[in-house]
Amino acid sequence: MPTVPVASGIIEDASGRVLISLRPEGKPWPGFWEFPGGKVDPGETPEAALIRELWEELGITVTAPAPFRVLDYTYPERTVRLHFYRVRHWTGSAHGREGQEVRWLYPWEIPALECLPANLRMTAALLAEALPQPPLCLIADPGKLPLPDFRKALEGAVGAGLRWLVLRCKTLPDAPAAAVLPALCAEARTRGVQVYLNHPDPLPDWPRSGRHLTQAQMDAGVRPGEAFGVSCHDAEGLRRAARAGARYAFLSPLFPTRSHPGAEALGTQAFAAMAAETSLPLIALGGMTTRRLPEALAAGARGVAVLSGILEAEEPAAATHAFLQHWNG
Ligand SMILES: Nc1nc2c([nH]c(=O)n2[C@H]2C[C@H](O)[C@@H](COP(=O)(O)OP(=O)(O)OP(=O)(O)O)O2)c(=O)[nH]1
Ligand SMILES: [Mg+2]
Repeated sequence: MPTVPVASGIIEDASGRVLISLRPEGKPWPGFWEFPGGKVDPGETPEAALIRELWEELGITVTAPAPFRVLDYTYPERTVRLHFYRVRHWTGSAHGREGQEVRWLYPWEIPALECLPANLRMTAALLAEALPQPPLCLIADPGKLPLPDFRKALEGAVGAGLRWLVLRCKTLPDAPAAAVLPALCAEARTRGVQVYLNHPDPLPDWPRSGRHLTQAQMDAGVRPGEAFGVSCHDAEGLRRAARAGARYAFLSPLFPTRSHPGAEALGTQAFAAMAAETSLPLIALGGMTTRRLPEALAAGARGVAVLSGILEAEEPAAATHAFLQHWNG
């Protein structure tokens, strides 16, 4: 079966929304959403095909499309080589010129719709771009350490370059902690850290960048009206998190971990299989060490999350630095 070259455009407006369109009856995969585009004609370059298709399908004239990803995907009826471009400059007003429905959506809104399966990874790539950089997340539980030590560990990690914190409290913090933690969140944020709150209550007054939910909270119907991520443990959890509008998912435990000695680790193979089938950027969690970090990324993780490896380290700053070396060199 010859491979069919296809060019499609991720058209992005100034607010970061992208345009998706509904495949009409009479084509393969009717009723599925796609990034507009189509087959490259013989003798045509993918870029020329993109420009032609976006005129034919949307009535816009595109300038300077930027190559984004090339990916092969095998459908039952054919194998396609998809040339995805980022499109930020065009003239004309995009509309379904062939009668098809089009929508402008934020990337995290896309998985609620039925999309072409080849495109899941493109949505994951778009969402991954918005993750804190470097994508090392510290999961910090203030119940694990005396408050002054907790504060010192956090300061050390942030000083070493940490930019992503999930503050995990299983219960309401006691009065001294409740008096201190919101200020810690605020301070971290002024230092460029994205802070996600993982707590049974929404804690509306606490400074934060978003919330982090357990799979159980998500399954119970919690839908924060703000950015959120979810802790997932299997493919079904990932599907539900994606449909619910999550920006990222933790997937755990990748490796055996002391904190959950009974839990069976997923291993890199199962992790990679789930990474290939989800529209969410996956953050690997569980038994993470600096030595294993490259394995996690090779399995499709877009980042890693660490608990005790930093918070309970002799030197949290040095431990953070060691993890960040992977990205900072
Ligand atoms: N346009 C588009 N096609 C995609 C995407 N993802 C993906 O797997 N495909 C697949 C679906 C189809 O098998 C193939 C595109 O073929 P098509 O039938 O839409 O091509 P076309 O627009 O040139 O349509 P036609 O003129 O042949 O009717 O690529 C995507 O995001 N956009
Ligand atoms: Mg098309």
